[in-house]
Amino acid sequence: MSLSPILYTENVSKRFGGVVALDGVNVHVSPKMLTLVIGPNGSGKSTLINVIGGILRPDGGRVVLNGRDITKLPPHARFRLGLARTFQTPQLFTSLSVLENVLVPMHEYYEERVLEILLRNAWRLREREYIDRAFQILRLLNLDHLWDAPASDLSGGQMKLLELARILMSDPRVIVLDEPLAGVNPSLANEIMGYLTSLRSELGVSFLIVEHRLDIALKFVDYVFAMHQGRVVAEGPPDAVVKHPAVIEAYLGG
Ligand SMILES: Nc1ncnc2c1ncn2[C@@H]1O[C@H](COP(=O)(O)OP(=O)(O)OP(=O)(O)O)[C@@H](O)[C@H]1O
Repeated sequence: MSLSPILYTENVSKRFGGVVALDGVNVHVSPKMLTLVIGPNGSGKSTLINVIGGILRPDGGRVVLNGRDITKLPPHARFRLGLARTFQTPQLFTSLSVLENVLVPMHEYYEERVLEILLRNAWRLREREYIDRAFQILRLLNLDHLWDAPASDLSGGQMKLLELARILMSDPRVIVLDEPLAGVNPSLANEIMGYLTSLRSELGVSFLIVEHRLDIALKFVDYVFAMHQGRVVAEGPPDAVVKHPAVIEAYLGG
């Protein structure tokens, strides 16, 4: 395990009735790394990211972000501490433009700060900063040329990128991605993985990715955890993990 992971789970367990979905799971995400969780259907990947995101409370174990135990915090509190996530179906405002979608969370931010709105100059400065940042992020995701298009015009893959752009506006430290390549054509899937690598170097963000498209995802990630029947059965660099006998057995057995 790297010296100081930005996010880790310690001995996390979760049952659903008689089903043991997670059984003493330890995973970690190092700063500025792309970390992938793989495993056959039903191995516990979704349960794990729901525990990490705060949608599910584990029966045992801890989730630690930046040295702080966040196990009992609700999702929005984790978000404020720098842990964000995407969903398989992007959560967008399809009638708004690409740029407006990216700026939505900033408007919510303004509304909380009534005094700033009253101080018009400060507000305008902020707005300028947000728009600059929005374009920086849209450029990194190759969506800047579409800034004025309605979000409904985007392809499925671009919508996933737009959701990611919106999340990036809040400057998270770790983003959990739930199957970012599902339903995306191979060329855009490769592009998406490429964007993630530039985001981690340009913005210093780390990613924890759950993905079934191993042919594509494994080419880009730094570290892999392989799960089977609620446990981590192998971890390490992609090349080593795919050759691990427990991983081959997990997939072939399935
Ligand atoms: N809400 C739930 N109620 C009952 N059982 C559940 C629930 N959620 C998950 N499980 C069970 O927990 C186990 C782990 O499921 P989980 O969805 O985490 O696996 P997964 O690796 O994400 O699978 P997939 O790749 O198919 O999404 C499975 O046996 C599943 O049936």
